[in-house]
Amino acid sequence: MSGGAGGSGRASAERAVLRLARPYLGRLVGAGLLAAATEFAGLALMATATWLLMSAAGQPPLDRLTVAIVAVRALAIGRGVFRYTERLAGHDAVLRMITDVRARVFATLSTGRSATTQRSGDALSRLVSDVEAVQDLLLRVLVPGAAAALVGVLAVGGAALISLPAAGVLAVGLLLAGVALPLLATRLTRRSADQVAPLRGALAVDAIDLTHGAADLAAFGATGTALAAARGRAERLARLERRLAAAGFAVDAAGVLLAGLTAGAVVLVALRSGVGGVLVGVLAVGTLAAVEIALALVAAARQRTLLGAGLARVADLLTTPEATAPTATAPGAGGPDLGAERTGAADTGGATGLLPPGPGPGPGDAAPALAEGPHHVRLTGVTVRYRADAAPALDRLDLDLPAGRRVAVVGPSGAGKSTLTAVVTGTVVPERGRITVDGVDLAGYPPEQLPRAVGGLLAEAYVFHATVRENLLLGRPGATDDELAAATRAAGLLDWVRDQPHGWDTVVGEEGGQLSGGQRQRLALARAVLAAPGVLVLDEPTEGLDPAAADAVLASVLAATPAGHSVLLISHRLSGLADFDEIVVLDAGRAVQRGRHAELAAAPGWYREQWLRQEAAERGYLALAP
Ligand SMILES: Nc1ncnc2c1ncn2[C@@H]1O[C@H](COP(=O)(O)OP(=O)(O)OP(=O)(O)O)[C@@H](O)[C@H]1O
Repeated sequence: MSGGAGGSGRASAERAVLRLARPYLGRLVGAGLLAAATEFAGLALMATATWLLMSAAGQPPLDRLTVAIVAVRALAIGRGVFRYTERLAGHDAVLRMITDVRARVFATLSTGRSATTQRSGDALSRLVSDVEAVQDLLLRVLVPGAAAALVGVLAVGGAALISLPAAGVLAVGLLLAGVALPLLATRLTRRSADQVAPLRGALAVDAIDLTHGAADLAAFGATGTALAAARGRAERLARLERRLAAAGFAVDAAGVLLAGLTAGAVVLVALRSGVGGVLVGVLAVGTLAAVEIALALVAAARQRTLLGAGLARVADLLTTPEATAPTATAPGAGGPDLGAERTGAADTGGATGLLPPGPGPGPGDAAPALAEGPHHVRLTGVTVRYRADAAPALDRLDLDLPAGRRVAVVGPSGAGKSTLTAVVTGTVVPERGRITVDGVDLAGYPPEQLPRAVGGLLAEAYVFHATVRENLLLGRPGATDDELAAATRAAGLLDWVRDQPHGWDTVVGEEGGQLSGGQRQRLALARAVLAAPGVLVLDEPTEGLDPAAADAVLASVLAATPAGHSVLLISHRLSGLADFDEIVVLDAGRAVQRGRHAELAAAPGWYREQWLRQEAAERGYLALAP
């Protein structure tokens, strides 16, 4: 990741972000000109009003003042109109651009391609506050900065019409206010500002850990330590922010002093060069107004310093290579289903709206499109290693999954089963070997199309703080009520939904917190069944269900899978596998046994041992069950 500290890193991050502004350049330039017009109207208003007041004191005939009176009114009204249209144009351009940036950042997060986004707090802060840094860079740095520079030049030009030496003094004052002071402000605040953004990110992660992990922290008696660490970070952040504020006030005070000194110097020089009294007054007030406008560059510079780290983090995501090293799916991204459209179903009771589709930078426009329906997935010699010095999580694995075939993968904990699902869904890129879908390299497909072809229920499926209907529609936007009912019935959740007062519109709570563990699992499973990808991946689909329910649910889910669709089941339970075409036993990433259930249950090895052990345990469980 490009660090936020270095000037060149900062500049390249800004360039990466600003490249996205190109389509809106016209609107942004328009907003900049309107901002300049606003400031210039303010400056001209002060100068004209001063001329009017001072001239009126000499009681000249009214017709000599008419133009100035009209000009004052026009400038006052014009300034308001310019300000309004500038805000409208600037925000319009920036909000359009921000939508693009958010979509891209989200696309990168949801495809799990960024190796640096493993934490949900971090991902959340990137999607929200870091992306706002892009908005601030344009609206609070570039547009006002450019406007102030332009008005400064115009002010010096205007002063030169009255007195050249006075214009020279004004130019020096403006350079000090608009260049030297901003540089000083940047120098004074950079070090603290570089520490503020990571600290804020750490506090966002603390907040999530302390709330989501509260029960576990309490269970291990670690609440006090975790709170103390978070408090320590919060206090450090407060100290830094106080320091930043103090430096800011000192620079602001220097700015006010500079405005007064410049105005005084302009008056002296103008008087010496014989400028008349009224015009000296105009120069003095105009100078005060012009320096104040130039001081906006101090605020812009300060803002720019604060934005550095956030911009670097966004740029890091925007420039993440398509697929490089093995990466885990970003937690909370909810797996591939999140490409679904916002459903707009009934009131979610304060629930999060589900996320919009991200355009997802595909590997190339020429990539083949993945149609709905059956697909043929094949793995040849696939090796995955999470770290260079670690043993492979998958070791030269071959797997053939033609249309309609059902393969179960079993094996001890850590054998590589979930890694296999990550590989076939494209979230982990193997170090060696090939994965093809219909004969074409998996990496050749646009990432946003893959979930429709290869997907389903992945490890730790996420249930959103939304209604049952919205959670389900994520799998297949636009599904009918009958389809919802069929998928929910297959997962054994339909009776529960029908018993709820709000039925499909029942809000399930944050992370499905208002459901039991089994209901949450069934809801996630129903979503996978509804999605009906051509290759249905089921990673421990019956986790958390009792043995009898597990067998029934697995059977009904398999029965609900459309003909021709293949199934890749990851399971630690060995019952219900009798009808599978192939069972692969993984151990340390290698396929150590392959065959159908009857063959494996008869042959000596891990499968037979495990099968006998589970049979005995479940017979005991069933005997004890009421
Ligand atoms: N994101 C990761 N980073 C580093 N190592 C990982 C990561 N995910 C898995 N591993 C390692 O890869 C190996 C295979 O893990 P994997 O989760 O695929 O096993 P599994 O068979 O699904 O295990 P379980 O049945 O316990 O879920 C393990 O040794 C694990 O420690």
